[in-house]
Amino acid sequence: MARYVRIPGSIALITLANPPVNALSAAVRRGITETLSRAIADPEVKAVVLCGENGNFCGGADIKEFAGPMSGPGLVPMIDAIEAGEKPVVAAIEGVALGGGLELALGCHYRIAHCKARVGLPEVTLGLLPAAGGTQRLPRLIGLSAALDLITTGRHVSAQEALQLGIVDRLTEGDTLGVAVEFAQSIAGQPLGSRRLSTRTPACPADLDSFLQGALVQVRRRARGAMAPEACVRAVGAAATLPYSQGMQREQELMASLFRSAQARALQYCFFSQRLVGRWSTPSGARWDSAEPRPIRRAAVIGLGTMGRGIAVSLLQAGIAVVAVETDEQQLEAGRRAVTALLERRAQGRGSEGPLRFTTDLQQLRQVELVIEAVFEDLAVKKQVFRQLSAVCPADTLLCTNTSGLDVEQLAACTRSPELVVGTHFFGPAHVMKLLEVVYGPRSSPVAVATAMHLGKRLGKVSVAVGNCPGFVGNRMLKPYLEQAHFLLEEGAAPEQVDQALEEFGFAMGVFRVADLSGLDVGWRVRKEAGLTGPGVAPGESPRRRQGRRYSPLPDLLCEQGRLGQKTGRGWYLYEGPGAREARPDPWTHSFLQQYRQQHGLQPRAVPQQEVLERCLYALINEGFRVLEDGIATGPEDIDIIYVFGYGWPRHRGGPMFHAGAVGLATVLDRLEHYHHAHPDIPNLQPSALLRRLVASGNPPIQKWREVIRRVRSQL
Ligand SMILES: CCCCCCCCCCCCC[C@H](O)CC(=O)SCCNC(=O)CCNC(=O)[C@H](O)C(C)(C)COP(=O)(O)OP(=O)(O)OC[C@H]1O[C@@H](n2cnc3c(N)ncnc32)[C@H](O)[C@@H]1OP(=O)(O)O
Repeated sequence: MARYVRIPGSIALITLANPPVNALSAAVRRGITETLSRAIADPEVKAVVLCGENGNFCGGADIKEFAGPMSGPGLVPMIDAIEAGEKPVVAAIEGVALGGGLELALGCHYRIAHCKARVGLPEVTLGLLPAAGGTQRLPRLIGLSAALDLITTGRHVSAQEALQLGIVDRLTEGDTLGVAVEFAQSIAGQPLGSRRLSTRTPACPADLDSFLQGALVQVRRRARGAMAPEACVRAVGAAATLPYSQGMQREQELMASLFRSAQARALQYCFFSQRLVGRWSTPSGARWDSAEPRPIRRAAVIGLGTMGRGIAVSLLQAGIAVVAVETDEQQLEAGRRAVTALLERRAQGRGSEGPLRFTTDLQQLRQVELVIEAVFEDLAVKKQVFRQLSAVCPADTLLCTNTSGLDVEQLAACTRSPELVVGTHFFGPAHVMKLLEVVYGPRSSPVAVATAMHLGKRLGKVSVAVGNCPGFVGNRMLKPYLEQAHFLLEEGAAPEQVDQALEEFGFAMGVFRVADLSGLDVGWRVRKEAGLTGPGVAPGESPRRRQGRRYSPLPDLLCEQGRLGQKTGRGWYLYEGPGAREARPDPWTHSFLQQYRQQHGLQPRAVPQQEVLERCLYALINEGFRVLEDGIATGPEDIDIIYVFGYGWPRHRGGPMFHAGAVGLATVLDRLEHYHHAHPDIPNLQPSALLRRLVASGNPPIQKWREVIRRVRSQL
């Protein structure tokens, strides 16, 4: 797990050998400890070079070990021994030096990095802090402020930035190992004094207390309720105020408070789930490892509204040539201006973009390998576009629809090659948001799914393959959540109370603030099309019942009043002044709700915060179980990744399905039964068969759910 070689010029070379990322497993730690002792004991060795196999220095501690009892040599004494040794140790960094990997390099006396390497301390993203001296050595190397930024964000920095900050001593463009060996020979025998970072004093801002206070406020705002960022601030603060050994003690105490926490478990689950969803499969047997994606060099985007513009920018930034299409010159010009502005804004520091052409002529699509349709969310309009595309494009062109929930199969049916049609549900702004739902229809071919999944990866997205049903996974589950929020208002809650409960849970914004931001007319249009409101409603139907179940007309009534959200200055909240973004509770809304309740004979009651959370979240989770039953998502991890990356579910809570497991499936079942008993006209509160089965199977860990899901599906 660590190889030892003596090379000419009195240098010992220690190579970490645990591909793919040389994670510091117990075996690797043992290997380093043993080989280092050997180098120190060998009088012929004057200096040591430490490197990693496979083009990667080290991806940090082995996260898989965190779930069980830790064994083997500790990282801290191992790194301390490197730093304290009398022979210089040079880290030769290729690929990544992350987390414990960077901490290991910080224990070395010199660091030489390849110009394409990346370094960072991403432990905070795993619900931890850098606990192998990272919070104490990094501030001593680059100062408190820069260290705090790196440690609380977990961001990876480029080799160039690492050089500027002083994290690495030198960059190479070619043979990193060769340069490091030569360098080690040149410094052998020189005093190591201040090269030992633990002996240095960190550079601190003048007003340390208010600096640290400000940092706490900032991290709390960034990730509401997350423990690790706060612990990171406290640990770095200790580097400023305590001698090294006491700072290390504080680092260990703070790590102990995080290490077995529910938040750390949730975040580490997200890390592995993000990788798991890349190993997709479909019920028809298509799989990530057998389906070959097609290369995409040229693509077209149809429709340059907000989504189309973002998609075009995303494609261009991945180096794909884009033909951008609009129906008339005026729309085209507006699209051209918007796309150009977005590109200019994002240009700094980015790589080269693919070529871009604007046209109103569909004939220009003959040369592209893939088309993404992003026109208005209307099935009839989209069908018409797909007929045109099928007539114009070569038969082997992959046709994608950017829809948030329309039937992909109906669009495929309008084309000559339905097997080459998939849904690509981008999230707005499409050039920023990380999630892509790739929707396969019953006829989508493995190559079509593989190409769309691979494209998502090229665009820097987390792509999740999902089946075709109204709303797919994300929006299908959102519907019962929104419904509960409206029902709670009918029963006595205020929008700000519901939002507060959700924001305290960890959402950046509650349901009503989000609705105001996106515009209430979006859902209104969907409900009109579904015949839930407007002229499609059967005469004489009660306003609070639709299609045999409870319905709340509250958001429709707001829209009818012209209250469409932020853009009209009024929605669930009031926005004072032009372009105002601050949501203020609105007395109008309160009296509107009061009148509504009176009109419908509803006796308002004080709704406890716990009920707000349980009804909104468990209704959503219950639908998640149905999504799994129906085979629309392959496993709970797919759902959780969709919610964390696309819907603002607090990452430190792992996603809705993970949350259900953490609360206890029996509790979720019990509460759903309770609420369904109280509201029998809300079918979404009726516990799903899968939830019942999982509880009956003894509440297995989430990693085992797939076995139960398979059995339930086979019986349904
Ligand atoms: C109550 C008791 C208290 C006791 C206290 C306990 C004290 C314990 C002391 C611990 C001290 C720890 C100190 C240290 O600070 C902690 C850490 O180092 S945590 C780890 C930090 N590192 C990271 O977060 C990096 C994670 N990895 C990545 O970001 C990426 O994988 C990458 C390295 C950038 C590479 O990206 P890609 O090339 O895209 O490849 P993949 O992401 O697909 O990864 C490939 C493969 O490798 C697996 N993997 C990656 N990193 C790790 C890792 N660190 N550990 C284990 N496995 C890793 C990844 O899952 C993939 O596997 P696959 O899915 O293919 O099976």
